[in-house]
Amino acid sequence: MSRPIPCALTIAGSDSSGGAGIQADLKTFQELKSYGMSVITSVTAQNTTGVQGVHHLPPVMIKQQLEAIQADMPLHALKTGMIADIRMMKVVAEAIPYFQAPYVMDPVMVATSGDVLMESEARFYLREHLIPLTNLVTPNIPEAEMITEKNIESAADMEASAEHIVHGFGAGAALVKGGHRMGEALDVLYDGKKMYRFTSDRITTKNTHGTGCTYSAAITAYLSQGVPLEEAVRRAKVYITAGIRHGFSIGKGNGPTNHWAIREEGARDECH
Ligand SMILES: Nc1ncnc2c1ncn2[C@@H]1O[C@H](COP(=O)(O)OP(=O)(O)O)[C@@H](O)[C@H]1O
Ligand SMILES: Cc1ncc(COP(=O)(O)OP(=O)(O)O)c(N)n1
Repeated sequence: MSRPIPCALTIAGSDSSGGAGIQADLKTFQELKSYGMSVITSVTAQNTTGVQGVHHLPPVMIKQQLEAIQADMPLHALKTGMIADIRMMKVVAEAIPYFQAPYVMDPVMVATSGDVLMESEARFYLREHLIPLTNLVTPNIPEAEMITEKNIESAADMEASAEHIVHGFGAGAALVKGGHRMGEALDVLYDGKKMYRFTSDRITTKNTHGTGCTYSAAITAYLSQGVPLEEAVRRAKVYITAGIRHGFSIGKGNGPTNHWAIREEGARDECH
């Protein structure tokens, strides 16, 4: 019997410049050989210098997209990115349990450019109602600080934050990403039992637009293929590191990551 085609879904915002959001997620799914589907929450007018405009889709349209997938499409893993307000979050929270697939949440709050992508009161809804539905949450350091309301200064603080997100807020696992620190690019994963560290050299580049989206999409793609969580993160870290190392100097600001990097450069051994 032939194996089913791995199917992955992203519920996120559209980035017109193609570096983050839905576009980054679908490029990642495609490159990693999972069939990609999308539910668009908001449309952003965005480029490498920042976000110039945002239009939120009506929650009923988000619901319709989710129902269209539920009615017809197989699904083996899903992720969420930008969900800007509570009304949208409610629709997503109702839909997630019906999918019965691993759920990865990238709790997108603020873009690297400083543009706000989630209303501040929605953070509490996300924490109370969406995080308990997750198999994995992937905050960067400012997002982890907002979720736990505790400062992160050190690697030990990152680990404490990951534990807090799991035991305090009910996430299945937490991956706290160290892209916003100095020194080596350290991420910590806590799965409720064990702590893991993933590191790579810090790459000197300004082309980091969409790194968080791409990383969580790569984890989702591997999960859709049945790869266990720790191994999915390990492989995704290799993917994002190569993507940053060979990032594109496109546009006047922070260019996007390169989804062909592993295929073209064979950049397999850059992480430990
Ligand atoms: N300059 C860099 N060099 C190497 N890895 C990086 C760099 N910046 C970010 N990363 C890695 O990219 C991934 C995304 O992290 P981060 O940038 O913190 O997320 P976000 O885009 O959500 O802010 C993490 O694995 C992080 O360690
Ligand atoms: C539509 C949209 N969604 C998410 C982001 C944020 O992307 P992320 O990969 O977390 O980080 P930066 O691109 O801001 O580095 C976005 N910009 N747009």
